[in-house]
Amino acid sequence: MEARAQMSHAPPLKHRPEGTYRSCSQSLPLDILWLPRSSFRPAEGELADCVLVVGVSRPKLAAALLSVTLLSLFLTFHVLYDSALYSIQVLWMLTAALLSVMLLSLFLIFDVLYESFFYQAASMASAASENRKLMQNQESNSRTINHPMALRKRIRPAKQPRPARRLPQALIIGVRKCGTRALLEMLYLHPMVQKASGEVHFFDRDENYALGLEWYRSKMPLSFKGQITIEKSPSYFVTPEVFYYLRYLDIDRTYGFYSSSASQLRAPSRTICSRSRALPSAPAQPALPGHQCQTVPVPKPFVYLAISPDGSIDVAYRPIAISLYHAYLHRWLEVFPREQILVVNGDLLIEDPVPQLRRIEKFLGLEHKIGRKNFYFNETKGFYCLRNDTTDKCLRETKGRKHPRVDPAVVTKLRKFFIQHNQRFYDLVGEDLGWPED
Ligand SMILES: Nc1ncnc2c1ncn2[C@@H]1O[C@H](COP(=O)(O)OS(=O)(=O)O)[C@@H](OP(=O)(O)O)[C@H]1O
Repeated sequence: MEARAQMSHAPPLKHRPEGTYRSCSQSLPLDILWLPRSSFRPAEGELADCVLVVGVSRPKLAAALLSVTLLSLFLTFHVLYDSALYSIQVLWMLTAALLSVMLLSLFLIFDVLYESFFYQAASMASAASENRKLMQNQESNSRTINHPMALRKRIRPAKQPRPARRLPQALIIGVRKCGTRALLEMLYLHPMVQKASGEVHFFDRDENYALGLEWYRSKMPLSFKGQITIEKSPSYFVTPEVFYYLRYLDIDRTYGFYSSSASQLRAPSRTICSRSRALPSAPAQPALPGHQCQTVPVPKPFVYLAISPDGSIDVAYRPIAISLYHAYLHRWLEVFPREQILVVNGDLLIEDPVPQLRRIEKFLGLEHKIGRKNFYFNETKGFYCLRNDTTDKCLRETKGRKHPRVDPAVVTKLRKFFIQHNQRFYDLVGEDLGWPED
């Protein structure tokens, strides 16, 4: 992660306060320009700190050189005529000198034109670039002052950066139903992040793993060098085979981890999903007038799934089992150093995404880009929705659903049960996540 390029924290040029070269310029008849000293070194220059630059713009330089060429041509013919007429030896030498001046001027004219041409070609190429995000980044890193007088290095036509499919450098490994999709979509607001669109399940499904790394890579989005590719498959967190596979892989091991106490109390909605598949022969609901008859399974109430007849919590019930985070995290910690795993509290991400995203940007070595401007609270949905320069977007209706009411006594019982398990988890991560205890 340290090897990842560090980006400048200076504001992009277009957002800088007044005080660029314009505020330094003097209205003089000559081509004289005062540039801020900061334009000659990395961003942190005092804006009042100016440097005098005297120069000639490219068109004027070309015109001056052309005049010298024409004058030399005229003089050459004149001298040649005189030397032929009077056979004076010294005039031949003068002719040679004039010819040299003319050739030099011609050479300089071509050089100036060549440079202008390629400068324009490079600008056009970058304007037409498909990679909007990368361009934003390049713009923010740019220190170029766009003025014909500004000193520029000779710019050859920029080699267009080539996108490629890259293996992920960060994974969101879980926990299911804790906002993993929300987190991935939020991170994707960052111009240096690319996301795999679906859950790839490479490390947790044998049939996918057997297809090999190239298959895994083919499932990744196109990205530019320096961008981070992220994939989320929440079942990685709980699948033991993941460790077997990850241990022998030679990929950049920088992994994100996402967790929340909420999965424990969101279990009812999950139950409804799984029961609808588990009980295909459940009794059908009466058809609504004007609607096609559908088989709608009646879910078993959550309380009967989570609590055994003897009153104990049923740890074999999957939503309960996967909420024993310490049981899985300790396996991850056997493979990855603690500092390669970031624990994000899903409840906090729901309440206020920006501070959590700041932490994640820092963890991934990214410049802070995602801010309040990228979110608005949707009262109807009851969640934050996402916004960038072009679109507004809420997560689909399958995310952020209305949950059935659970008897408060059951909630209290579950919370009590989880106190010791959460504590073991806090001990492992070295942080108290403050999940409710009653
Ligand atoms: N901004 C925003 N909008 C909508 N939903 C949000 C958001 N942030 C977090 N969440 C919570 O994400 C829960 C779904 O979690 P996952 O995406 O991890 O589900 S899944 O495991 O991939 O099926 C989803 O759970 P449900 O409420 O049960 O649908 C939400 O509680």
